[in-house]
Amino acid sequence: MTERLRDLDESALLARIFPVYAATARDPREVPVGPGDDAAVVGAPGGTVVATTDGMVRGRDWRDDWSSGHDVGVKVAAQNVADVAAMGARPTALLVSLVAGPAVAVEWAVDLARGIAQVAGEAGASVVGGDLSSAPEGVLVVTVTALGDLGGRAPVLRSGARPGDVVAVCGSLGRSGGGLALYLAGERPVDPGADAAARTAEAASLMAAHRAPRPPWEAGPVAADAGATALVDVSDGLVTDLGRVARASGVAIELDGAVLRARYADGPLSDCLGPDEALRQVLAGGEEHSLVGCFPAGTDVAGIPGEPWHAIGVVEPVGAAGPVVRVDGEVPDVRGWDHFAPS
Ligand SMILES: Nc1ncnc2c1ncn2[C@@H]1O[C@H](COP(=O)(O)OP(=O)(O)OP(=O)(O)O)[C@@H](O)[C@H]1O
Ligand SMILES: Cc1ncc(C[n+]2csc(CCOP(=O)(O)O)c2C)c(N)n1
Ligand SMILES: [Mg+2]
Repeated sequence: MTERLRDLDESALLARIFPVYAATARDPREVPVGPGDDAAVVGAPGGTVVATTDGMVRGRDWRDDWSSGHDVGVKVAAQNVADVAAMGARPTALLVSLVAGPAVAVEWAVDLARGIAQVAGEAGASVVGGDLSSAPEGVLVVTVTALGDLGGRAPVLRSGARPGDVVAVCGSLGRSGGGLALYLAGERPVDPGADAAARTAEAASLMAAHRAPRPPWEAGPVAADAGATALVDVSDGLVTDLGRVARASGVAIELDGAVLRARYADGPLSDCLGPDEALRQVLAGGEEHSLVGCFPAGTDVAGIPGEPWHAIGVVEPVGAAGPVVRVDGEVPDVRGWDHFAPS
């Protein structure tokens, strides 16, 4: 019989979760006090703390028939780590709040912890604590808070883009949104055996990217060191998130449609979604958590070490139309994600 949260008490649940997070424990000089006390104590070698939080809600941010607890753990941790990276920092510690109805399976909660621990381990952060709260039947909310360290760098803000800067992407575009579109169209991932059709394998890979993204968070500090003037992760869609950079910086941003089609939309994404929907996902698909940066004119973005960066556009002076994002001179007719006005 499935063991449910209502079958044990808080300390028994924590006794199942703590060992999972113990695997992420860092050197005591980095995390002098981990989980178990009233609060954790985390080092800040660079002298400041980068702090961000982002949560996921069952039914709004994932569906149980699509995603496992592990998938949700990977995604909620990854989106927080990407926000730390988008400041030019590396993550040091994560805190996890779990608000759950009594019928949630204990194994789901432990699997969630495993997913979070996986990302924490890969990103070099410790899970240092969190919170448990019960909720009415059916409610399930997971919120992660991430702390990060700039290592003495200046934070890379959304407001630093300047006319002439090169706009470049590190990581994929449109894949998570493409996977979501396939799920919403009723497709289910098929385990791609050796003889599976290429489209079957690609569709499964897009759906996996939607469930459990692996954004290139290591590239955040690297971009800062390469002189990035502005940096953001793609959470709500490329055009929406670059629109935030444009507004904060008081600039316009011009993207190259041919480059976006050739590098990100053509090929597997188009094969799965068709060319128009593929380009729409590249421009507006959310939850990719790839990094988009602006770099001073003349920066050889292809020469930035580590995960590759690809130029997709340029920053221009703001014009009569205001701080807009254009593709080939036109403001594209696409809408990114908005929690209170979902597209
Ligand atoms: N409820 C809130 N109270 C205070 N500040 C908030 C609240 N919600 C968001 N913010 C702040 O507003 C800014 C924008 O938040 P937002 O969640 O859009 O950031 P983001 O980087 O786009 O994250 P996401 O990856 O969730 O899209 C952030 O600085 C955030 O800390
Ligand atoms: C069931 C279901 N329906 C829709 C979506 C799509 N979705 C949810 S949040 C978000 C943007 C990022 O949010 P945030 O800004 O909070 O990080 C997107 C694109 C989903 N994942 N699951
Ligand atoms: Mg962000």
